[in-house]
Amino acid sequence: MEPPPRPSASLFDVYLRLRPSNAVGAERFLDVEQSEQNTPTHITIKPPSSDHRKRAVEKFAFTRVFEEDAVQLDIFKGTGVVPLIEGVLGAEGSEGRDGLLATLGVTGSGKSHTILGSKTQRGLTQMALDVLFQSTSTQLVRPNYSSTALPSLAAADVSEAQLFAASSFLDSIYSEPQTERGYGSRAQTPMLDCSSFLGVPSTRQRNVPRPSALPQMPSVHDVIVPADPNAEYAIVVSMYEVYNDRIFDLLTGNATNNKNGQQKRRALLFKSTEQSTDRKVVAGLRKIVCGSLEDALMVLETGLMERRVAGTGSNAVSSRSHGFFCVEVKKRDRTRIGPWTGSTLTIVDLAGSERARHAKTAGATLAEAGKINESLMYLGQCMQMQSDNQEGNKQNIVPFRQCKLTELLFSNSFPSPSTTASHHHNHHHHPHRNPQKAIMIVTADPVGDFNATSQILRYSALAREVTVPRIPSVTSTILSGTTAIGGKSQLASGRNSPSVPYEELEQATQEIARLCEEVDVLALRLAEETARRKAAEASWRAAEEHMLEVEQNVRDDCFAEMEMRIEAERRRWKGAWDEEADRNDEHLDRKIEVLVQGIQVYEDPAPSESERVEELERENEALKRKVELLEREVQCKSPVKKQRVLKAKKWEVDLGSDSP
Ligand SMILES: Nc1ncnc2c1ncn2[C@@H]1O[C@H](COP(=O)(O)OP(=O)(O)OP(=O)(O)O)[C@@H](O)[C@H]1O
Repeated sequence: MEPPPRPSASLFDVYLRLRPSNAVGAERFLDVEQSEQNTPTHITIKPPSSDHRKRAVEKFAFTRVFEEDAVQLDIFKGTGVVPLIEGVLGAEGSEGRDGLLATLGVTGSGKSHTILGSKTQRGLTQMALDVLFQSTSTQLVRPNYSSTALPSLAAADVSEAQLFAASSFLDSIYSEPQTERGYGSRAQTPMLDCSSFLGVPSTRQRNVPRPSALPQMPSVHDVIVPADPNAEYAIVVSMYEVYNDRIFDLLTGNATNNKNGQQKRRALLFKSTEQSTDRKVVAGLRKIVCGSLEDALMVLETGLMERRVAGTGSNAVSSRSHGFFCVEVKKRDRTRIGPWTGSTLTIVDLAGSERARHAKTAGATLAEAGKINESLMYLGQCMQMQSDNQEGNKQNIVPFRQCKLTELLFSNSFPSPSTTASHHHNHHHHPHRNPQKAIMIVTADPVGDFNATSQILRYSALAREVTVPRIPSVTSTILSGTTAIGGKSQLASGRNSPSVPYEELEQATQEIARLCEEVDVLALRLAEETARRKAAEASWRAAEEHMLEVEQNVRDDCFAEMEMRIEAERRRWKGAWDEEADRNDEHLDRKIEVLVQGIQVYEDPAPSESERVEELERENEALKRKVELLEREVQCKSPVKKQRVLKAKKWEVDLGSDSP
């Protein structure tokens, strides 16, 4: 069955696990209230009696609280890990969805115990792996040296990773030095790197973790998660840690191969790659294709060993880095051998927050926040924001860009508009890409460090309220003291019952107590408001940065588009210009042609001799007639007569000219 879609605002279910305490006779500061099934559980914490400031009692809500007697299997079954795995496997015919499981708590509160187990008990990680392999067993790709699935898996990987079959990887890590030849070369492509292992004999000897020596309990054989019957699966494991805000691969083999201490580690980038434009990935990791639970457990142990060795060394037992264990479940249609799709189950063992050794007096103030790891503080801010969003307040921007940890945990849950835009253009994008609701398990020691624990609870709880504590009346204390010392004081005062000054004293002390309470509550509120303000400022800064980024992108886009248009326009204009010029040239050519044709001079043929004589005779004749007419004109005297004569002459001339 497909898991229900994630409500838009809520990203986490937050569970609280209380660990049994070693401290004998220590005072318990945390109480769990009984709650209805499927409703949040409330806890209250009150400062230990040694705390003289009589601070307010705080109440927190968690999705569910597991008390000290809860065992590993209770946590596995009670925190929704099984549905999370089901979501990662994906329903029949559809892709799986990413899942996140993380633990948060004060150092020593039981995070690693919960997530990774102990020498005798398996943790949630091993149980989750067991269920995954159990569910996919008959449909699982089991890569070996000559596996054909490996190249196709490597080709489908979008994170510039180097893929290895588990057997190749483990051989290279644990085999004797002379057989390590292929391992040192860092090849250009995953496929080449895989092939570099071909022929490496299996002679594991050094520090090999033996799966049989690892805890087998609790068993999860009764946990059945249905797999897609038409799918072929591949399980790919990778591990990295975030230390000092930098990401380091935990499967490089440095810890086991390098006997003289640590090699210089190369930090990896969390970025969008060429093939993954819609979401960020940790680029360049080593990824191990595991064909069995044993393979996966050995790889896990190898990574954990590297985490221990590569750690700061300042605290041998405490996890000083945030450990990420990623199980990618790749899936493809096995009948049509379709393309590989994948979803990832990420399990995070967060670094322990610093024990507030010197915070005995300061109480729940920001000074305490300064004592815990900065990235956890940012994580707390993000969680508070998202739980505020969940409560139906206006949607705040979760400031996840402040550090690598929050970026890794949140950035793919809140895709930026630019990546959302590319989503629409990305053929590989599917609506299932958005992750499932994550599981956060907060671990706490109810008799441990009050200040550090209350800080963590404040950050992580789904909801919180502050109630004013009942402070014992100072007067009653005085009175009881008076009673205790018997008649002495009564004698001294000379009174048997409370008198006026006593009442005044009672009122004054009540007033003082009330004011103290108020001060405490106000101090707490102030701390809370300051934290909120800081978070809001961080969110504002993140939004501003984001805005700048968007603005820059828009500017770049506009500029590029403008350049493109100008270029197109220029080309168009140039074309038109050339065309026009061609046309003009042609026109001109034609005109010249026409002109050249028109300018041809017409010459009459030369007249013959006889024609010339004839013409001259005719001319002569006409001239003679003209002379006659002129003579007659001279002879006419009277103007009237003259006019008549002229008319007659004209008539004669006309007649004469008509005659040949
Ligand atoms: N629920 C539990 N039941 C039994 N033992 C526990 C439990 N929780 C923690 N412990 C034990 O307490 C010790 C410290 O626990 P763990 O190492 O898990 O703490 P942590 O929170 O991971 O600390 P750090 O942040 O320093 O890594 C371990 O020896 C572990 O076995």
